[in-house]
Amino acid sequence: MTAAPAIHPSILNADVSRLADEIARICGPGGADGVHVDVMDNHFVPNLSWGLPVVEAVVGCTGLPIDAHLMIEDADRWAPAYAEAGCTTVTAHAEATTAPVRLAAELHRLGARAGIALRPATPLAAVADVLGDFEMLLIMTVEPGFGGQSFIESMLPKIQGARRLVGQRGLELSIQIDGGVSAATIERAAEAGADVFVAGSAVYGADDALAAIGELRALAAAHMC
Ligand SMILES: O=C(CO)[C@@H](O)[C@H](O)COP(=O)(O)O
Ligand SMILES: [Fe+2]
Repeated sequence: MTAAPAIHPSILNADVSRLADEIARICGPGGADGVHVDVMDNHFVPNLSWGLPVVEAVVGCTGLPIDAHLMIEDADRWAPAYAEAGCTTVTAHAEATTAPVRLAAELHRLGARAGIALRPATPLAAVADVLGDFEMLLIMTVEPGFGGQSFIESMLPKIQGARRLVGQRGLELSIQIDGGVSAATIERAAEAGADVFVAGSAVYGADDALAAIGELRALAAAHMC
């Protein structure tokens, strides 16, 4: 049995003109376990979001752990600054780092947890040998770049494979999924072995964000392996 599920709302589709209020909306008893901040450079993905100054502002306006998901090229160069900015976890894409073990060590040196992310087309095998250096594996369940897409069901075997690997090797590794997570999909992802769930539109599209988080958490908890 894995630990309790963690729900990390993505602020990508929040109202950015009121970001502090939007973050306050997910805080409170039974609220978010962390804030997921999507950084996009319009090169690694065909979309541009925000960079370090906004992430620093987010770190400054909440006591929740900040989870930076870097969808940027040359993560080896840029990721350490997000650790220095105070992010709790900094996740680089496997496709955007040439030295993942060195990057993880640098993030640790700067006081952050290290995450490694996989696009849907990248197999688990691409990172299997380095997972012991990371605290979190992020399995994308949509093509990175945009919120509001549909969950890619064919990622479930990849999640199952990751959970198997964690068990076989006795790794201390969170398995995060990101993209299309909703009340309709979270149960299958939890059954497959995910334990950290990023949810953007399912939380920020709801009138009552705290209720949406509570529902997701309860569904995941009832189906975690
Ligand atoms: O990294 C990404 C998209 O690239 C995500 O974090 C999305 O922002 C999640 O949004 P929903 O799919 O939950 O609406
Ligand atoms: Fe993300």
